[in-house]
Amino acid sequence: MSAAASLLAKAPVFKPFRLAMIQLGNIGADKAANLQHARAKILEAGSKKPDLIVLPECFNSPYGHVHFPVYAENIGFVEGEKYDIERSESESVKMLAAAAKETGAWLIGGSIPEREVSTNNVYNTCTVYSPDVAGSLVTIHRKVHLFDIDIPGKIKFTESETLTGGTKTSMFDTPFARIGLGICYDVRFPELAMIAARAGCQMLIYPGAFNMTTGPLHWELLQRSRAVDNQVYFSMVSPARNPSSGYQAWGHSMAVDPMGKVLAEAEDGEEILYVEIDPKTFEDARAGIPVTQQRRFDVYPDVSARESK
Ligand SMILES: NC(=O)CC(=O)C(=O)O
Repeated sequence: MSAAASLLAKAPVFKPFRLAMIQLGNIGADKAANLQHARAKILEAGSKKPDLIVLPECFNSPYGHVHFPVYAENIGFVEGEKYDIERSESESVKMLAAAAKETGAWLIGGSIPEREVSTNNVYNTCTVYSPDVAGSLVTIHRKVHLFDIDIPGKIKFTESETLTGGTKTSMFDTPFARIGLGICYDVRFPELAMIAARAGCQMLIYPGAFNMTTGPLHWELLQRSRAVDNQVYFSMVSPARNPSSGYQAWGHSMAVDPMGKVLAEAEDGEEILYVEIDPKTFEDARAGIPVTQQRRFDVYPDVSARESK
């Protein structure tokens, strides 16, 4: 059996679960205040007993290339090695791990600027925590596609001035689903979602922070597209809009089902959304429109066939 086939065979049975999406507000220059506020909102979300809680992109720092190196923390996560929260140098990781344990929920910790000590590279990194074993850090995703755009008169943004792109697709298993990860601009690259879906992910979750130019046009369109073309649940969680910030996030955190139906959508302020994720919709979509069995890899290549790094 190939590595890809054995990964697929080990995908957890998809069970119903409750998702909480925190569209976090008041993200400012004071990192300690950002962490304190995020912790309070995680505990608030936890009171409704979700199975999985999600924070937005760049939740502990203002969003901008000048800020990333200043706020970057050493996470020190190595895939496959046991992670010791006690010895972690990252105050954000410590807070998130403790909050996951306190709520009893899995936690996708949005993203934070991360500095890899061995290379001095800075990444935009998502960290994921299990609620047991002292809220352990189970995986990370480093934003693969850096947000470098220039729409004259509207928005110019160059993450690559200070960030390095990640080099891996990322997913993790819970007792209720296999979840694929991306961050914001990653959603514009269908290959990443395709690889995760074909590896057995039933839901893809991308913390994100679209802006006032691309948000109205593309935020919903891209999520519904990734959901429909892969027949998976899809969600992106944004910071709330903050008029005093240099970067205006679009907000509108959202969850979409495998038929492309929007299950929940925030406005632009701070809000927590709860959604029940139902495997039946996933199974019905795949049975009724069986594209997962109709692919023509004799006509075009399967991007997921490459062994994952
Ligand atoms: N902020 C991002 O990474 C992406 C974004 O705003 C867009 O693609 O538009």
